[in-house]
Amino acid sequence: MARIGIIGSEGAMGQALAGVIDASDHEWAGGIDRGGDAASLADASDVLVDFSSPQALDANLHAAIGAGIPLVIGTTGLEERHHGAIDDAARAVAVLQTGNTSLGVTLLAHLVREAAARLGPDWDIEILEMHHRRKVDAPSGTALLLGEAAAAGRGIALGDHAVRGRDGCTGAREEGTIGFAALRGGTVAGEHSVILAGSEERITLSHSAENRAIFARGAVRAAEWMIGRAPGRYAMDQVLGI
Ligand SMILES: NC(=O)C1=CN([C@@H]2O[C@H](COP(=O)(O)OP(=O)(O)OC[C@H]3O[C@@H](n4cnc5c(N)ncnc54)[C@H](OP(=O)(O)O)[C@@H]3O)[C@@H](O)[C@H]2O)C=CC1
Ligand SMILES: O=C(O)C1=N[C@H](C(=O)O)C[C@H](O)C1
Repeated sequence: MARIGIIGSEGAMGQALAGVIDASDHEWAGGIDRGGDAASLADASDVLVDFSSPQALDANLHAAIGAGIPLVIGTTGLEERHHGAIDDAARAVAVLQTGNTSLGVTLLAHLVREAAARLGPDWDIEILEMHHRRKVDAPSGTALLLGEAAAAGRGIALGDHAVRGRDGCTGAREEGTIGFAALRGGTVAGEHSVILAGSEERITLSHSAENRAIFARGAVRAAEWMIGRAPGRYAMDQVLGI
C-alpha cells in the first residue's frame, strides 16, 4: 500500500488517476492544482505523480527532493531546460518522466526504433497525432517520444532532424528528416501513427487510446515501481519490463 500524491488532481488525468487509485490497494495522499503547496503534499506522500503543467516542474522536483520521495512526471510540453532540471533532480531522488504511461505506446516505441534501424534513410518517417480540443502543447509528448525512438533507431539526434509542422512553400522533403503533424479536435484521448514511407510502399505503426484509464493505470504501476528506487532517471519500459 502506497500513499500517492497527485499534482494536477482536478484535471482530466488527475480524475482518471483518482479512479484507478480508489480501485487499488493504494491510498490517495491528497492532491494539488495551480497555487497548491507541493512540499506539503510530498510530506504526506510516499510518491508523487504529476499530470499538470511544465510551469509546475521546478516546485515539484524541489518538493520530491525535500521529502526524499520519488516523482513520476507525465506532464508534456517539456523543453530542454526542463529535461536538464529533471537530470539534476535525479541525482537526489528517483524520477520517471514519460510522454505516455500506457503499455501500448511503450511497446510501440520499441517497434518504431526497430523499424527505423532496419530501414534506410530513403524511408521517410512522419509522425501524425490527434488529440482533444483542450490540449495545449504540440507535438504531443508521445509524438516526441516516438520521434526519439525513430531517431535512436537511425543513430541520429532528433533535434537535428525534426521538422515540426509545414506551411507555405516549404520545398521538397529533405532526406533523413522526421516530420511531425498535429491535429486537434473533439474529445480524442490520443491517436498516434508513425508512417514509414518508402518508394511504392508504406508501413504505418499506430496506437489508439480509447480513454485515459490506460494512462492512469500505467502511472499507478510506475508509482508503485518507483518506491524504494535509488536516485536516478527511469523510463516506462523499465517499469513494464519490455
Ligand atoms: N504521460 C501521459 O501518459 C499523459 C500525459 N498527459 C499530460 O498531462 C498533463 C495534464 O493533462 P490533463 O489532465 O488532460 O490536463 P487538464 O488541463 O485537464 O489538467 C491539468 C491540471 O493541472 C493543474 N495545474 C496547472 N498548472 C499547475 C501548477 N502550476 N501546479 C499544479 N497544478 C497545476 C490544473 O489546475 P488549474 O485548472 O487550476 O490550472 C489542472 O487541474 C498534460 O501535460 C498532458 O499532456 C495527459 C495524459 C497522459
Ligand atoms: O494531453 C493529453 O490528453 C495527452 N497527452 C500525452 C501526450 O502529449 O502525448 C499523452 C496522451 O497522448 C494524452
